[in-house]
Amino acid sequence: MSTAPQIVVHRDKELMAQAAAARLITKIVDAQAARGSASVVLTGGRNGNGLLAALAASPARDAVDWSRLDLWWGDERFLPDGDPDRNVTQAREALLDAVGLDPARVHAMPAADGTYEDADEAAAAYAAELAAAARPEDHSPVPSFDVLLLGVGPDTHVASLFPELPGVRETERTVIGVHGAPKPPPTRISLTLPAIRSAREVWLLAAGEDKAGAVALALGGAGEIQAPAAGAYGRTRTLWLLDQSAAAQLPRDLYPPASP
Ligand SMILES: O=C1O[C@H](COP(=O)(O)O)[C@@H](O)[C@H](O)[C@H]1O
Repeated sequence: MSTAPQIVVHRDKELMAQAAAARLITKIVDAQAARGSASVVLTGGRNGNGLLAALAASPARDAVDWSRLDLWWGDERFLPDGDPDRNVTQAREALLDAVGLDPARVHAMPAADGTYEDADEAAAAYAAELAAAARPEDHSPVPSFDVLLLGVGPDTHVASLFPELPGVRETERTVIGVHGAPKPPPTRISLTLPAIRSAREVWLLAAGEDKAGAVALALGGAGEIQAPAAGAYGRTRTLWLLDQSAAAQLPRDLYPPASP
């Protein structure tokens, strides 16, 4: 069942990143207190990396026990390990290299290094890794992630699920190879909408004028095939974190005033 989106609008993208980082720290600390560990799915893109950089700069990051955090990815560009365009490379630079993570808990998506024949085989391997981490109480072939982060693309794509492409129609598999993505690079790996919906909380991030049309479409009642972001929701919460530019085309009564 979908959870109704909650919308929070911040003054600008810097404040949005800082506020999202503060929220994420609190969420991880609370999950670790309640369950011993926490799990977060990272996103690539400008807003996802902005959040990680804000987290790295926050003194409150020391409240997190980084060794008891599982990190997964919502999508990845199928490129060689260390390629600067890989989401994991960018996440390492923004935050991960600066905190004491347990390497066994950093579940990067496979690279194009010859281990797997192609993105489809690599996606199947990641699906198996997720399934091995899921517990019976998750009632799903993927773990119940505490928070799953998604950047919203200017065309409403989330992870590497693009409007009208086959990936957004996937209902069985949890991870897929993506071919012919309209945004380079064309070959990618992505969680599917059913896998995304296994998360307890899904947080969608969008900042900047170029996201305003996508935000208005996805929150304005479009279907998920036309606007994949509309199909991304969590089991207990779906949170849209925006800046004023990205919220510019939303009806004004949909959200409370931005902080000054
Ligand atoms: O290619 C991708 O794009 C989206 C959105 O990125 P943005 O720079 O427009 O915010 C991102 O969320 C995804 O992880 C990434 O692979």
